[in-house]
Amino acid sequence: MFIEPNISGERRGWIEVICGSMFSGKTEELIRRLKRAKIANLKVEIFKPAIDVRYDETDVVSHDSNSIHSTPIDNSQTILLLANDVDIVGIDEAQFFDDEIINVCEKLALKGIRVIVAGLDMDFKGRPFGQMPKLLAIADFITKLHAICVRCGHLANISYRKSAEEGQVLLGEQDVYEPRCRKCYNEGQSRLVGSEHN
Ligand SMILES: Nc1ncnc2c1ncn2[C@@H]1O[C@H](COP(=O)(O)OP(=O)(O)O)[C@@H](O)[C@H]1O
Ligand SMILES: Cc1cn([C@H]2C[C@H](O)[C@@H](COP(=O)(O)O)O2)c(=O)[nH]c1=O
Ligand SMILES: [Zn+2]
Repeated sequence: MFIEPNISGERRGWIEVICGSMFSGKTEELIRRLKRAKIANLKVEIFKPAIDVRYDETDVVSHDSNSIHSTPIDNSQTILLLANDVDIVGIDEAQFFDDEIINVCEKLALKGIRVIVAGLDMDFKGRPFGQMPKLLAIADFITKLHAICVRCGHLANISYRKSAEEGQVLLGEQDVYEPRCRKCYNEGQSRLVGSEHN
């Protein structure tokens, strides 16, 4: 699928987006693609939002402890300054980036760079998260991954928040979130609504 097209010597870039719920394997898939590119001697730069220091200050780390070195940044435009002379740019936790991430990805792709973005498509309420809907719209290739529902074992498409915290951004792991299928998610939500009326 991701073969470098090289028609008449002209390098073309493109945008790949990997999305899904928490624990669906987005970071593992991002790391897998980037490590393969490194094996092919391609120059790779990886960025993550500076707020995401869950496992490591700098590295991108999956829930299964796979990791790759990255640069934490506060502002998506920084990517344009730091991604000089690279073949591939990887971006993790894209849902946390500012609105400019769209233009940044477009500019990189226009420069001939392969851009691989991973992020949550939905927040804990099932709302589209940050700039992810727009990234999915401009993507050339989309991969939607699923975790396993911790309640019933079916495919999970959403991250259920176990705490009563209402803010959209709340960093956490299994302590705060569990991946659930649509049915188990809805049962959990109904229980919450029910308890509000009691
Ligand atoms: N319920 C679950 N379903 C699938 N994988 C899970 C689950 N709970 C823990 N994991 C672990 O999470 C890993 C995926 O981690 P990661 O790539 O960091 O996911 P994401 O970036 O989508 O949150 C899996 O390989 C597995 O080891
Ligand atoms: C659903 C949801 C998640 N978050 C946070 C929780 C984690 O710190 C990250 C997602 O990490 P992952 O690599 O996809 O496992 O996002 C949040 O802030 N708000 C939410 O609604
Ligand atoms: Zn379920």
